[in-house]
Amino acid sequence: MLSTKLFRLVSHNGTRISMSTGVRITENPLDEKKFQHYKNLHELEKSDAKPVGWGEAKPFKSIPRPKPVPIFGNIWRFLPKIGNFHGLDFVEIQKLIWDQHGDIAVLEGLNGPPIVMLFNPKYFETLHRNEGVWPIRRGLASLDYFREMRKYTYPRFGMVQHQGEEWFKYRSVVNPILMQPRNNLQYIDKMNLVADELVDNVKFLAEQHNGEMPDNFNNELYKWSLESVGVVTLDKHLGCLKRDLDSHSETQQLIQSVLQVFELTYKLDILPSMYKYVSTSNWRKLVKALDFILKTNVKYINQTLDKLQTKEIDINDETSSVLQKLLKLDRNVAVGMSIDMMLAGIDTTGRVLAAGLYYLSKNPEKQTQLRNEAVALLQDKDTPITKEILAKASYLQGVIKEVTRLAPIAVGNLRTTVKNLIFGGYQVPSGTDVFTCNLALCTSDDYFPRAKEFLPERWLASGPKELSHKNTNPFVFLPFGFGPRSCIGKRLAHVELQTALLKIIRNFELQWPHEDMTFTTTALYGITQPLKLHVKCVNQ
Ligand code: HEM
Repeated sequence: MLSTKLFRLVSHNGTRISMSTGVRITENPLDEKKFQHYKNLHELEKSDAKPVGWGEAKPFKSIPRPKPVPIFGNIWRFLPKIGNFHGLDFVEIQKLIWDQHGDIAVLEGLNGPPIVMLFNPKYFETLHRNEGVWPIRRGLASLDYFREMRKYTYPRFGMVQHQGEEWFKYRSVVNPILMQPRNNLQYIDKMNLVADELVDNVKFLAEQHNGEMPDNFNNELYKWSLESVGVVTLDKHLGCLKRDLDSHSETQQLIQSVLQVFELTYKLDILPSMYKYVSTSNWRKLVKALDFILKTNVKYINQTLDKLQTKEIDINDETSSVLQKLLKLDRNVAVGMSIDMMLAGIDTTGRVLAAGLYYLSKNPEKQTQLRNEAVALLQDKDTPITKEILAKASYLQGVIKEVTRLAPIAVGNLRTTVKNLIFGGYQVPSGTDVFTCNLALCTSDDYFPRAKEFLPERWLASGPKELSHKNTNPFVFLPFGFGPRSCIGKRLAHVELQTALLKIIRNFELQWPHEDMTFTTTALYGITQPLKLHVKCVNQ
């Protein structure tokens, strides 16, 4: 059952419900003039005009592509024995298409509409430079269905899913709060506490398992990312990293629900599924998981509202949390954003930390360089990390960039074009889905020298010139996307990752005595096997 307090937050028609906090709360703080300005720009950009050279460009239907067959489209390619995509990961499929068809190809006859796939940074640039002020990134259909089902209870569910005007209004409220480095660095003390708990748990697990991390260590990293997001969005230490966490506890259920959402949306939206016609068991599981996340978030937000009402916390305080700042502006956005941050901020950061620990354990020399930096900056193993320390940790920045080059969570970026465009001499009409295959290019020697190797120094101003990222078109490496639609949690993710990586490397030596890890694409990209790191405590 949903909390009855929920209805203090949002009414059925989405209008504001007054509360006696003594605080001015506006439903839509967006300046009308600013909104009209962007709306006009958007209308202007959405033109049917044909770009220069359109007449000479080849028609859309002549873009090279894996040929679909009647009825089965290209699905047959995934079948054993006959299909050339069988057993391949999505990134391997992209590389095959690139090899066979060149820098532009169409993938059609699968679950959704045709997708134009691009393999050239100049085309990426054309796409992003023409995406407009309200870029469209088609969301997952299953989440759209859910949003429709719950629209009266949660009118602002899912920024990721919104488009156009609705998206802009939502994002304009959140941008000044989440995209401000100052607001994210404000969490550094809390991030230190969360990272310390993770370090304690790694030490404990190493003692328990003869120095090897157990099979479920990946789960420990998800607990870390949920705890980190929780302190920001819910003003709450959820206690995810407590060692005796009961498998039926609310926190563990929250972690499982978030992970399930990713697994289920992949099954429902990317693999063939009948859920749009009949209520399948995966669809019912998705609704249950999302309802659980919503219910839990609303419960904690109501607790913050209670504190505001009793003046236990002051909403006008400069150092108030992201949740408090959002509540001050628009309560529906606060609810929606807390859920978005939970859906978008747990699996993502958890996966990148896992990949980072893997690459450091595989590359002892680079690990030593990072440790030297950590020892120079942190006098003791438990010295708290400050924003001044982070500003000096240049090798750490290089490590994070290199990890997101080799193991980004999104293998590319998706946009629906808002005008007619030409790529590589082919016409691509407005309204077409276009995907930039960034990871394929990031791991190609054509774009990064010794592209398969983990070389953080390529990102450093002091690094070898021949390796420098500056020789590469900047549109190749976009792990957080591009433009107004780029990741809103980017700065927060950086603070989380920097704090955890620096603390772990200051405390432990990591080794990887196993076969190379494989990475695969589901809804997100990342490691697939248990992260059974070998861990030794650092002496000094
Ligand atoms: C290392 C961790 C992360 C990576 C690599 C990452 C990457 C991305 C990417 C590639 C996009 C799509 C951007 C585009 O289409 O241009 C995105 C969108 C988004 N991310 Fe992240 N993300 C991370 C962490 C986070 C965190 C911690 C949060 C929440 C606090 C978050 C919230 C979002 C949201 C809400 C969107 C949708 C933005 C919109 O549609 O306007 N992400 N992220």
